[in-house]
Amino acid sequence: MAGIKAFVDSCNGTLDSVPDRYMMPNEAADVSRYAVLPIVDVASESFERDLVDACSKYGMFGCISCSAQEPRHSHRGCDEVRSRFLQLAQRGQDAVLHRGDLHTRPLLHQHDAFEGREARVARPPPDVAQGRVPRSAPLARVPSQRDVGSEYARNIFKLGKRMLLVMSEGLGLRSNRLLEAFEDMVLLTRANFYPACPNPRQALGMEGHTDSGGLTFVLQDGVGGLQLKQGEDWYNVRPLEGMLVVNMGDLYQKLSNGRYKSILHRVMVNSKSSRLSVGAFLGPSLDAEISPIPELVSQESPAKYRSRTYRDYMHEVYTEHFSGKNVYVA
Ligand SMILES: O=C(O)CCC(=O)C(=O)O
Ligand SMILES: [Fe+2]
Repeated sequence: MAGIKAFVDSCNGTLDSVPDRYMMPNEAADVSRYAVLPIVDVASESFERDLVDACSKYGMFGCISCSAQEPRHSHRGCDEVRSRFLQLAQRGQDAVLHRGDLHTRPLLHQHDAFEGREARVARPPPDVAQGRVPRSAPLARVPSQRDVGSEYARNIFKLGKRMLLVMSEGLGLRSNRLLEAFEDMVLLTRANFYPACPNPRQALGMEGHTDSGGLTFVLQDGVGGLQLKQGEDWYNVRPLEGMLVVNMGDLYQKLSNGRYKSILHRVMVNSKSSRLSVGAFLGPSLDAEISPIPELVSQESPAKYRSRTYRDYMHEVYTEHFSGKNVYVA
């Protein structure tokens, strides 16, 4: 099935209403509040403290790098990945992974997604296991030159691993505990292309959801549309040049027995311009067993989540429960 971009292109500018299958009425299309997003600077002295704070209290934060020597070090490769994905989007529908198919839902989100090749890292190398942090842990399978955004993927891997060491300590665990929790970590990049929409009140770029995996790094253009939910209200996430939006998936909420929070977010479309975002999802392999880390479970703090494989969890999310918050206290 051709995607939404191919469909919009085929209308040659005559599309003046939302087709039925994309119709997702939303009452709050014109939210004008902006979220106060915590900013974590990877080059700052307070990086560790700020990161743990953001993971425990917010579940989403802006990530920047203000190092004088190496500005935007961890964001290197962003421009490349953005333009490569845009070329893919322009070229047509053969790379389109259709959200409607993915979630086996009758209604379609108003965006197309393009997936980059998975990159993988095996168990942490011995020096990490012994508590020493290597400058850069080797990747078990480095994405090839042809892969979309390979430099970007490598940078995100490094950044993600550095964050996991800090996040472990933030839970009072050994620094390598979260990295050790899985045999394998997998990074999947996915670009989302959201065409301009004739009536933004009748469609959603992406429905409200929490990410199922570990850490998500979102690179977005200047258009905006990402929103997060705090309490009962939705807030816009302001797109800032050089800032990655990082959000916690359900995985670390479960592993941390609820101390780190995943966050509900969605994407609005607008009538003026299309939008491109690239998500890099750092998560476990499908066979990984997901359950609260035993050290964090006690009589005072019993396990809030039942154990199951990541495959089973994803199956539940995509088939039965894909609506709203998908963390179950079960
Ligand atoms: O497009 C965005 O800004 C967010 C995309 C997203 O939430 C996702 O791919 O899970
Ligand atoms: Fe998401």
